[in-house]
Amino acid sequence: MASPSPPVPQSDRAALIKAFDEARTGVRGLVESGVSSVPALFVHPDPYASAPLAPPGVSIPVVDLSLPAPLAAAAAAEAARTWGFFHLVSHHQALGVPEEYPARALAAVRAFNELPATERAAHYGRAMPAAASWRDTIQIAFGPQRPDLSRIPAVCRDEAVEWDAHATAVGRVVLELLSEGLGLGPTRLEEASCLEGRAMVCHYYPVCPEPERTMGVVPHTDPGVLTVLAQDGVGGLQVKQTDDDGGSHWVDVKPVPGALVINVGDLLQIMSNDQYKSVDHRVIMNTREEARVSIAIFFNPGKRGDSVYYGPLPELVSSDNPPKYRNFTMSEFLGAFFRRDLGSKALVDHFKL
Ligand SMILES: O=C(O)CCC(=O)C(=O)O
Ligand SMILES: [Fe+2]
Repeated sequence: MASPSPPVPQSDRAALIKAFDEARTGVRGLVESGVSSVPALFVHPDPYASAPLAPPGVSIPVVDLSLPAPLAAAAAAEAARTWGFFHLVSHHQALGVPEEYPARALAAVRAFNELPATERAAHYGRAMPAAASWRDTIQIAFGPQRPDLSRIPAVCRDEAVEWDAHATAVGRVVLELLSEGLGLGPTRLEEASCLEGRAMVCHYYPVCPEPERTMGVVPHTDPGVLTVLAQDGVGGLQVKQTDDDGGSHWVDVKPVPGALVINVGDLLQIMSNDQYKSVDHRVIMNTREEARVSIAIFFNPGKRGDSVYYGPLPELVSSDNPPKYRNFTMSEFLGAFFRRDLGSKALVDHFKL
């Protein structure tokens, strides 16, 4: 058993971060260099303390796109109301997404992360929060501006672009179902530009020598409207489920072959006036001898002008059902997101009336 790393004083932290950044080889570089314990920068004080695990057999709902549209809409809306997460199946048949996607994109992201360190180095930037997480992430903005494709590593560029197109088709249909589930016309959320602002994040979670001392992604909600997540077969994503009596559990989102994971983000919670829920989720380190790969696409409104306001959709509020949030511009929303400290109040609370 490796000896635990001691806590890091603030002054040394800056030096450690600098050394990590300058190495330009990411967390995978640490693993390649043969670390046998989690370096202090990556240690989370008590990563698994917050809530117990759900009993085995509990899992997020499944929405099947081969169902007649009204039934699929009802299932998606029910899942968005109760869990905020669901598995989506039958998108290959229903939408013509090629069978080899997203597996090809996941494999290409893995291939990039497993290139020799010298070939990866050009792509490491820095993003070091309070306690660093055990992953390397490529982030690509696909909208509202045209993407700068040269920033995507060549070994996964075509696959990332192709997956963005297929995932956007998936996002469109899911937004249609969720609009209908609110009693609105199917294109209501798309018309609010909710498919136009897209960010793709490609995560690679290296095998970890001490999985219980760090996290892949700390508990958080996704800020945008909707997330479409593809994961490989390794697992590690968990969703927080809260019962009616307020007790909560972490539920494993076990990989389901051929399924995508869909989740509601903070903006959709707000636009739906709390009918749909944006729920906490996290990625724990697995003990398997295999690195994990996932690709999340976050759908956000593309219209960002200072005269464009977001908030509860007017059709959903009335004197009996008053708005629970005030209206705001995207620049206000993004400002609140980027200023928020880790562990501070939920993003939606900044806009609550
Ligand atoms: O890797 C995953 O399964 C989830 C990642 C995630 O939650 C995120 O990027 O927001
Ligand atoms: Fe997330």
